[in-house]
Amino acid sequence: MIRFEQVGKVYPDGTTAVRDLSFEVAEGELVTLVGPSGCGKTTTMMMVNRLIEPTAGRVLVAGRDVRGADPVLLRRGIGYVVQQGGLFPHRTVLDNTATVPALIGWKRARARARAAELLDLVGLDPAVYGPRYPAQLSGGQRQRVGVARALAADPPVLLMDEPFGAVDPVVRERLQNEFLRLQATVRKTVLLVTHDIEEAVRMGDRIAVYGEGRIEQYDTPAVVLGAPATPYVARFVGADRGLKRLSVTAVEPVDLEEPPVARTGEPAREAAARMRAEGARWAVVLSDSGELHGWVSADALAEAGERGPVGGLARRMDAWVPLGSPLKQAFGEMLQQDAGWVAVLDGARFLGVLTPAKLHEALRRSVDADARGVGRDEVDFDSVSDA
Ligand SMILES: Nc1ncnc2c1ncn2[C@@H]1O[C@H](COP(=O)(O)OP(=O)(O)OP(=O)(O)O)[C@@H](O)[C@H]1O
Repeated sequence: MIRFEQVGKVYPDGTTAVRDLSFEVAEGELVTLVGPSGCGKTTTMMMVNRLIEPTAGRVLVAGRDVRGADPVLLRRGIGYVVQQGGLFPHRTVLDNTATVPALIGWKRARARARAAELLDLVGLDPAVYGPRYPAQLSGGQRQRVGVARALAADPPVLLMDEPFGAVDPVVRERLQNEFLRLQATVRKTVLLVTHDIEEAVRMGDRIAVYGEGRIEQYDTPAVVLGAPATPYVARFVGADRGLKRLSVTAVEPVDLEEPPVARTGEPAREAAARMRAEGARWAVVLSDSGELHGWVSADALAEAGERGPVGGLARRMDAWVPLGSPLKQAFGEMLQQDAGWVAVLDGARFLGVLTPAKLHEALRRSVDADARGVGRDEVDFDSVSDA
């Protein structure tokens, strides 16, 4: 969808911003450009919508050299989100969001209806926020409006320059997650510039790690963390990359253990006898259709004696994650709920539990798989066992 072919940019004063860039962003993929200040990320991005022209090579969007395109028409197909949202201060949030549809000649009512729909999509009630001015919003809200505005004309490509840069870390993480959810439905082709490796790892289907004016590695977050291509990349992603891998490795069915199980309708006495025989101190309580109901301890069953079915004695299970969640989320739940394991669900269906030992195995499995995938044997297991 976006293709860089040996692209270089030397500014008129002789500064070489980037050289020999060649990479491709597939349709519907989110690629993060990450690197220290001044390494050429913004220059790279602005060559896509022709705010900057390359001095070597060419940039193709949907197979066409952008130099052959009318810049105005080109930019209509490319949403652009900048830090702080880049909103017009004297226009309401609704009008800001409707800017591009209005520019391309939509009737006012249709443009505004579309803007309201988009505000809703980014989590802002159009009735509440639509009439406000940018100064009457929080930083996070302004950035949401920036995203809504960029998406308003439904462009296939989105360029985002430090879109979550101006907010505190908590809001930032929330905006990142919201955007990922949104991206899962709108599937734009996205280039996102950041200097934050955590953000690059969390957001990117692929990451381009920039050194000075060039890409040092272009690959999936898992491979960049598991097998950095150069010592520079290894330094840049940091010594704690084993920990970072927790964010990019998903919980899979093979990671799960089968704990002792009791059924909601089962008599407490039978469940207690079975757990005693198995030496189990607790059991997961499931409904007949296999949905998670909670958990029960052997002690609670013993105290209840003969009475009642298991269902009434079960406690709620708060430590659970959906299948496919990052290991980091599972680990977070374990810590937050002070639990020795977390349940893993597929929808409402209980699949098994993830224990700390299995979590560690899963982490190793993902490092091994990547090491095989890229034919490297220099994977640093020390950083993994630290996690
Ligand atoms: N108009 C210009 N004229 C001359 N040099 C420029 C110009 N714009 C950018 N540069 C230089 O080009 C290099 C790359 O800049 P660029 O803005 O692409 O980096 P960046 O990685 O986006 O940095 P940051 O994270 O600080 O925004 C820098 O050395 C910068 O000083």
